[in-house]
Amino acid sequence: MVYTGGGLSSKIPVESTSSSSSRNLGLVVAMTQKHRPPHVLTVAGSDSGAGAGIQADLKACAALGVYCSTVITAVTAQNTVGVQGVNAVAEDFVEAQLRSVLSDMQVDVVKTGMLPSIGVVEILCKSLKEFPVQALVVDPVMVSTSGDVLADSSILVGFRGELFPMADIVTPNLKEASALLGGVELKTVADMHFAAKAIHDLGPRNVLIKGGDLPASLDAVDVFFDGENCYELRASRINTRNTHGTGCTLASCIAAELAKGSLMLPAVQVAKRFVESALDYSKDIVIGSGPQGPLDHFLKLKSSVNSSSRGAAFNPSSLLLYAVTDSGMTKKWSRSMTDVVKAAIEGGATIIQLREKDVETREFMELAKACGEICRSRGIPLVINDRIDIALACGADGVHVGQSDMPTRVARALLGPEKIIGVSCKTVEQALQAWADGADYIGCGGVFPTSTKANNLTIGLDGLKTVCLASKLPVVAIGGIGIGNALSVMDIGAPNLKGVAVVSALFDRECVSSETRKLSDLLSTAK
Ligand SMILES: Cc1ncc(COP(=O)(O)OP(=O)(O)O)c(N)n1
Ligand SMILES: Cc1ncsc1CCOP(=O)(O)O
Ligand SMILES: [Mg+2]
Repeated sequence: MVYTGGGLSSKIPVESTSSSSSRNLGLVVAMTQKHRPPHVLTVAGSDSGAGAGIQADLKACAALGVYCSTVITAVTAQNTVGVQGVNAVAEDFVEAQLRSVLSDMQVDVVKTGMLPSIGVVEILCKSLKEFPVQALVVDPVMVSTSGDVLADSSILVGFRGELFPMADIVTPNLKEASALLGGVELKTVADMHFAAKAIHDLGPRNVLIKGGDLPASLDAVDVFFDGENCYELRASRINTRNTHGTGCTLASCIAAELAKGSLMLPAVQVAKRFVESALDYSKDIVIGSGPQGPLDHFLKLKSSVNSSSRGAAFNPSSLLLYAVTDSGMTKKWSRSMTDVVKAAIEGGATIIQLREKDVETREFMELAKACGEICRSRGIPLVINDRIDIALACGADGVHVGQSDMPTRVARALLGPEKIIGVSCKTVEQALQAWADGADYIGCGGVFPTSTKANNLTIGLDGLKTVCLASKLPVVAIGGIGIGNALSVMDIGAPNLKGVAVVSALFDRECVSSETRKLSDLLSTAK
């Protein structure tokens, strides 16, 4: 046993690592090999109000299905009003906790939050050298959201000198980034680009500057720099008092995704989307009487409770046979929109888009509602072309917008984090922008010439492949596609090409359901 002195920890006995029973080791190893979950170790402070700190980290990791162990660096007395007290855990006891976890458990990723002193930073760096992990996520916590100081200023020396060079990513907010750079003013997105690059020079492999405190704008903008490229990552700004713990949650989500094997940029994207969804779900909860309430991490549980009003998360495999309606064709064959939607689904369409260019708003809304019921009852997502207002009014699953329609990030701000947004793209630049702006998929084309959309530039299979290979989002090909060429499209050799979007080959035909069935059968043979 090891007994430590000082502070809250003084009476807690700790099992010494050297006393691990070698008798049990074989059993433990066998068990961990069979069922070892991804594992994040958080090294952070406790928040008695459970909005931030260790408590937020535990909840975020649990929500993302990742095991989370904890090294507590400080105990804070804290609530929605502010921080009433801080009791730093004795440094040798922080070291003991680190040793206990790292020497025994196979930790994939270490995430740091409140590190109250330079001594703790030094101990952490020493421990990580002794017990290396796959990735280190550093949230350089210095001041709480209520403005209370959580680390003394000497910590900056420890961050710059030792911890940052070991970090895979650091995630400062604007105030922290400013402190790390000697007090430089950061007020604009351009300043954030500068700060990301300057902090990258301190040694971390990636930097995410969180712009939540930028003067009010429609979007919450973060800037991510990986040493080569700077990306602006946008999310809709959610109007709520319940933002306490978002920084800890974001960093823990990044760590959790890395522990699952994700690359850095996708991990950051997933983390941002998680925080945005959690804020949205938590915006009206009332916990405490102070100015900053906690967010609720277990939105998944809530979304299953509310599943009648919210669709399931977007699944890219639903792009396989994407049926796009056309009011001209529907009229030409004297059919109703609801009948063609039913027929397409019966034939195997996996997603429906209502693309109705010449229907009055009132009629479009009624038809969209009726088609929504048909799609919902059959488990098929319904997307509305161009019209965000119609999508909102009829409770559709999402929208599809083109380059001259509502900008993607405005659509995202209006629709919230969970609706599907597809964006038409012909170029790599457009595809990367769609991803950065929060789209879920891109529609790429026209691949072949078509008379369905006038004056539409054709990009061919080569253009499609170029965009697919660069896109970070799943892709559906569109334009002149039908039974005769669908397999040549699917065979271009791009894993993120998930399907074909088709208008005339389904809806300008004698029998919509049998044409859809033929194409569906053909696509099921694609590699
Ligand atoms: C899946 C899919 N991809 C592309 C488009 C084209 O959208 P857009 O460029 O906005 O042109 P219109 O369809 O509005 O004429 C699409 N609708 N669906
Ligand atoms: C909407 C659209 N966007 C690019 S091509 C196109 C039309 C596709 O129609 P079709 O499948 O009849 O060629
Ligand atoms: Mg459009």
